[in-house]
Amino acid sequence: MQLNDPRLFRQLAYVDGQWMAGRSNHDEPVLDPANGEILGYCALLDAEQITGAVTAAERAFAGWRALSVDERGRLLQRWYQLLHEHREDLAHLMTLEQGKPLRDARGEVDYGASFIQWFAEEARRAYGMTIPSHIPNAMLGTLKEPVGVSVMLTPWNFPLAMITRKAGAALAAGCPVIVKPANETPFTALALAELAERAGIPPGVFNVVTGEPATVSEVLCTDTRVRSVSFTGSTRVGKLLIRQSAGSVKRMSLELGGNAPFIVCEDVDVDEAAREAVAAKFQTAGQDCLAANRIFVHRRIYDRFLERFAVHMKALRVGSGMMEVDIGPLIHRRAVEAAQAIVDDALAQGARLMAGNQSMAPGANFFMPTLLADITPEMRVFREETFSPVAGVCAFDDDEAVVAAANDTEYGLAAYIYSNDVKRIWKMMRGLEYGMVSVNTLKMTGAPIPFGGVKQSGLGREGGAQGLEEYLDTKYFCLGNMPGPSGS
Ligand SMILES: NC(=O)c1ccc[n+]([C@@H]2O[C@H](COP(=O)([O-])OP(=O)(O)OC[C@H]3O[C@@H](n4cnc5c(N)ncnc54)[C@H](O)[C@@H]3O)[C@@H](O)[C@H]2O)c1
Ligand SMILES: N[C@@H](CC=O)C(=O)O
Repeated sequence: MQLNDPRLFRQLAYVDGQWMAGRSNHDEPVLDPANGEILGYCALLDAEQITGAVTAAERAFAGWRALSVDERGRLLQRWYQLLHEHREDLAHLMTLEQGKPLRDARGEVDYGASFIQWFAEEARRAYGMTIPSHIPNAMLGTLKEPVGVSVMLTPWNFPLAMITRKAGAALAAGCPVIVKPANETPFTALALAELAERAGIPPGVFNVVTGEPATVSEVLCTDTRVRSVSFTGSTRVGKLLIRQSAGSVKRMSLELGGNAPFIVCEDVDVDEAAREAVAAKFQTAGQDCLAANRIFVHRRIYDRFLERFAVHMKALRVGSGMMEVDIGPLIHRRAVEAAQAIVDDALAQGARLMAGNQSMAPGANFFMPTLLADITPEMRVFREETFSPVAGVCAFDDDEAVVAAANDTEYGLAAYIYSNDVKRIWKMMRGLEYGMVSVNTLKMTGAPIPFGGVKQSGLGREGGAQGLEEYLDTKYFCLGNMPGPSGS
């Protein structure tokens, strides 16, 4: 692996400021999804080693929370700067292990770094308040205190930003952190640990454990010293983590699956809307919780939209993320098989294949962008998050029906509306049961916004002022028998 700074490529876990090997001889190979080559190995820590990470974090907690917000902020700002200084290497590592085009990986480094900077500043505003007292001669108020040891289980589709969006907030709030990256993409996380160490973040405050996912989550979710668990990934695993954490009643923050509707009204520029829909569908090769999953188009513009969508889709270049492409490989062969099964199911139930030719795929882990028209609620492409470059489109006739169809899912993460009629937009936006609604734009995320879903898309919010609150407890105080009048 060719990096400007080879020390960023780490194959050991990082616990209590030390690089740690697994005790078994079964480290897991990490593959380049573009060609199946082994990039390196992910250490599989055992249960005792993972418990050791909790002990280290618990020990580090007192010192970390005792720092002033300025002191913590300075260390986080230094970490942020180091991410920028090593942008090329981080992007390179990410493309190798995740597959996304290098251009997108660079974008993710910038996006991920922005959370660290934003929370370093936002922690200054972790205000408590005074409460007008109902008790004579008492002073009432609240303080914000860090919740304690915080665990982060992160996915393979955004190997950097899903860590920094959680860890930036937790660290700024005064919590020590244990990250468990996806085994498909551990190297970006371990490079972040190397940079955290260089930034001067003390031992035990930022730990990265790697291991067999079920073992790691069992140990971390049942340890009573862990006070908060944050996960981004599938709803299936999210539910498992809720069950594992129930015995010790932890804070939970869950960013789970989505099934985003993309609604296109008849008053828009059809070509422009089709271009945006293609971008919304195929971002991160469709392996994105924000990816447009069901595209609803007003019947009056339906045929023209399909034609323009197909044109823009066919212009997408598919290949290794190291080349000038728009779509890289899927994360592994299973994902390709899952995408094909969804297409087969839709075709068997009457969907029309408008474009997509899998025989053109440049490798075993690639799935060619595919456009299915006339999808219906009975089809898997409608009901499930495809997490692949498979676009499903259907026509709608009236606004109430399309909002009802969009809400006909257990998910509620993000929705898109394209229209120029403000009253119509407002009505639809209020009717959509989603945590985030984006109107006439694809780009909606960023450090200042509360990212998250409703229904089975998750609990809590990441980013923004709400993202910091996930790592803060409110302590109420009542100072009784004070010498003066009640506080107000
Ligand atoms: N919201 C997101 O950003 C996001 C990210 C990745 C995957 N997903 C979801 O996952 C589905 C496909 O991905 P997949 O097949 O890898 O899903 P998956 O549920 O098998 O795995 C998702 C992640 O969870 C972790 N995981 C698996 N079992 C675990 C356990 N017992 N304890 C703790 N962590 C565990 C894995 O390390 C993996 O990175 C998609 O349909 C999508 O819904 C969502
Ligand atoms: N694309 C999302 C991550 C989910 O997959 C984001 O922007 O945060």
